[in-house]
Formats: sequence, structure tokens, C-alpha cells
Amino acid sequence: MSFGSQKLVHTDGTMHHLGIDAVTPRVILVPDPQEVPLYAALLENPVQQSCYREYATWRGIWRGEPLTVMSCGFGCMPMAIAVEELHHLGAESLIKIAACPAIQPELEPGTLLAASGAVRGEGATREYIDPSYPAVADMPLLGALLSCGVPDAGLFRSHDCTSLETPWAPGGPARIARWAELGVSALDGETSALFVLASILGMHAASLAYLAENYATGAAAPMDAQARGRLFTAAAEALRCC
Ligand SMILES: O=P(O)(O)O[C@H]1O[C@H](CO)[C@@H](O)[C@H]1O
Ligand SMILES: O=c1cc[nH]c(=O)[nH]1
Repeated sequence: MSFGSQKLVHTDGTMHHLGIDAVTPRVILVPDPQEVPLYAALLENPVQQSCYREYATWRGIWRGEPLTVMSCGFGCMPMAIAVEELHHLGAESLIKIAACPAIQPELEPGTLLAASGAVRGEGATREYIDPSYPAVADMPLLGALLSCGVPDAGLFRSHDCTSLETPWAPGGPARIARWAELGVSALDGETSALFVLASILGMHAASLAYLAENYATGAAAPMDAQARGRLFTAAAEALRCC
């Protein structure tokens, strides 16, 4: 499947936005390029492949298998570009990992939550396909996460207004309460684009959050080296099983 996606490359063969010309079939995506080396340090023989625009790419070995850790930038447009270009390079399975706020009171900060699907509360994916198209996780990859120590899955809301949908923004608590009433568990900025683009391009995608805070209760947990280790290990093991 290509959905009309065009492969845009520089004259040296590297992808127009990612700045790389090859990738492993399995990729872990992290919004912040500065966090990529922290996760890559958990691989054997980590090597930096490229650092271009907001896309930093490292590769290494996880329990005998090649694995890439790459930044996807913040928000749905950079994520959509990343998925398209990874598709052109032959990537097959993608898991995004990030720290996200929970919005249901029973969700404990410090726990992991996988996305079963995502509200398309952003503009990027509407440019690709009608809003009635679902943003859902790849079922085998989601199942692998749940078998690899992730206790639960729920709906994420991916949106373009991170600073407005907080408990301290004017009108923020009401916005959050509305989504909580509709069964949304957590907020993020990229999962809906990951799911929609992966679906239309025939790739496997999942999204995993470390719940660093809970907007409903005010509770928080540190996003530290131990938290990164748990998040990364669950994603790397799930990719290895699929
Ligand atoms: O783990 P970090 O970099 O905080 O990423 C999360 O935080 C961003 C917004 O602040 C979201 O887009 C989400 O994916
Ligand atoms: O919507 C979001 C996404 C990430 N972090 C936040 O605080 N809000």
C-alpha cells in the first residue's frame, strides 16, 4: 500500500525529512530528539545514524535483534512525515513511547498504559483522509504489549492544543472533564497520526505511555531513568515478539 505517498529523497539517497537511507524493520519512536540517546543507551552497540531536523536516529541490538530508536517530533504533522518516510525505507512495526497525562482518576501515575485507539483531535490526519476513518492500534502489537508487562489499554486523545487542555489553563478543566466523561484515558500529541498513517500504509503500530501525572487527581510520578527503562523495555520486547 502507498496511499499515493511519494518517496522524497536528497541526491545522496537520504530521505528528505528523516535524513537516513535505511532503517531496521522495527522502530521505537520518541517525540523529543534529545531523549533518543537516553533510550539508545539501553541497546547493545548503539550507533547514531543521523540527527536531521527534529529527527534523531540511532540503531543497535535488542536481545539479538536489530532495533532503531528515532524521534518523531512533537505533534501529528511531524509524526505523519516520519511514518510515511519510514514506510518508504521498509519499516514494518512502530511503537511510540512518551510521558503523558492520565485524565481518569483511577489511573495511577507511574504506570504504563497502551493506546487501544485515539481521538483524532488534530488537523494533520484530516488532510489525508476523512475524520470517519478510525485511529486504532495494530491488534497483534497491542496484544504483545499487554503480554510484556503493560497492565492495561485505553483511549488516548491526540490533539493540537497541549497548552490549552491542562488543569491550569482557562477552561482547561472543563475540556478535560468532557473527554474523561467520553471514556478517554490519556492525552498526547501524536498517537492518532501514527495509527491512521500506519493503517493506510499497511504498517503495524502501537503507542505506549508512561503516566507521569494525573490531571484528574493532581498526582504525579517522576519521568526518570527507571521509568524510561520500563517504558522502553516493554516496547522493545513487544516488537521482538511480533
Ligand atoms: O514524552 P514527551 O516528550 O513528554 O511527549 C509527550 O509530551 C508531548 C506534549 O508535551 C506530547 O506530544 C507527548 O507525546
Ligand atoms: O496533551 C498533552 C500531551 C502531552 N502532555 C500534556 O501535558 N498534554
